[in-house]
Amino acid sequence: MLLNEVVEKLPNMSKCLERGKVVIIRIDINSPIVDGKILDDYRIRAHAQTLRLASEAGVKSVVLAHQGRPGQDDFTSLEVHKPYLEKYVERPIKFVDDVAGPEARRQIRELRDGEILLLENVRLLAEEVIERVPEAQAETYLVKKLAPLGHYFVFDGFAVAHRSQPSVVGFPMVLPSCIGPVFERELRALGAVFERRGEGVMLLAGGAKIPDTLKAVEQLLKNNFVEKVAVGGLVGFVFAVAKYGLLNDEIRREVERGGYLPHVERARQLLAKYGNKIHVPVDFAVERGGRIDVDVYSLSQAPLDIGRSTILLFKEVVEQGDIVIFSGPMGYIENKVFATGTVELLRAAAKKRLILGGGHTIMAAEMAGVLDRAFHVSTGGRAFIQTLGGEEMPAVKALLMSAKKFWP
Ligand SMILES: Nc1ncnc2c1ncn2[C@@H]1O[C@H](COP(=O)(O)OP(=O)(O)OP(=O)(O)O)[C@@H](O)[C@H]1O
Ligand SMILES: O=C(O)[C@H](O)COP(=O)(O)O
Repeated sequence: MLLNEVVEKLPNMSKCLERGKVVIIRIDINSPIVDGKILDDYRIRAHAQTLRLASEAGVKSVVLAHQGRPGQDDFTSLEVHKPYLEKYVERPIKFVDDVAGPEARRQIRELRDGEILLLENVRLLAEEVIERVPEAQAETYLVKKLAPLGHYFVFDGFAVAHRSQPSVVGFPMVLPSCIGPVFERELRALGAVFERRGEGVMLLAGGAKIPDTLKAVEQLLKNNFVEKVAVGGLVGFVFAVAKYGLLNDEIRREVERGGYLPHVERARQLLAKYGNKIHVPVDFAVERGGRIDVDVYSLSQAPLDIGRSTILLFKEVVEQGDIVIFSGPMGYIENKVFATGTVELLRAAAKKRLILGGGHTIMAAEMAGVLDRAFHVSTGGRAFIQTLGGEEMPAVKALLMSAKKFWP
């Protein structure tokens, strides 16, 4: 089913906003956090509107979200996110240091119309990070404890839509469910791209999510959803190794260290099939006491950005399109010196209809001063690239099942 058709089949949030009812809302405010501080609040800003709409409609909102993964440095309490939500929703948010235990349930029961209660990081529950089919997730502690207190479920967390986790797919099995505005916007924007059947659609694919990106490139080209692809970042490195056979000792070591060998093979297959549509870097920037550009055949260390000639070539690709999808940076943007390729191409792409996604890509667009000019800024990272790759999101599947069951 095409994405646009999917959106039409899913109940819109207004259907779940009934004054006085308890609505469980899953959002994704997972943000880059260092030393307990949120570095970028883009996702929080995006979801603020959802919560404001719910509050204005007089529903009792119970908000489920996660931050980080257990064991990682950014696995923190959502108390850190509360002031940001309050700032953007422009109303007080209650927070409870509990997910589905007696205290959380007591506070849900005491909610008044229009109030918003943020529950603690849902990934504190070990079961939340286990992916299983929706029917099994409906039997989890989280869903068993919270669903009986709720009347509706709203799924708005596009960025986590690719996870078959209890807070994503469990509730739609037992509660009438709707899609939230963030999720709906994402599906419509990507659906509109697919509708173009490739005409004038260019993909700039970089970053570090190599297997996901290879899959997306393959799907998009196979289905004629894009006209041309230009690859940078670590993805571009893998394609360059595949195209030019760059396997001197240093590059071989880099490829082995990164575990890129199977990806190089896959890239080679893609080039054999769609070589005329895939643009591969012809030079790279490397660190040698500063930034210097080297021709691909002289490459003998890990590249950190695409080089000047490649930037010019990729700008020509951008010029030929009227929609540009930008997924993943062209280089190591954490160091400004190696952000040039990404920044220059983002600026060129912003003159077109620019669709971008991924935390680092958004950060780069902010750096380039073009975030406000983008046609669509996706809140998804992996979810964005997987949707481009044509994968069916578990959240979509569960919501379709729910719609059939509760609103046939
Ligand atoms: N040539 C390169 N060498 C080293 N790192 C690179 C290179 N090109 C890109 N990267 C790194 O890739 C990462 C971003 O890739 P990723 O695919 O995660 O992007 P994203 O989807 O925009 O971000 P996120 O995963 O945060 O949503 C950054 O840390 C960037 O420094
Ligand atoms: O940041 C993301 O991509 C989403 O919040 C999903 O996070 P996850 O990859 O840890 O499931």
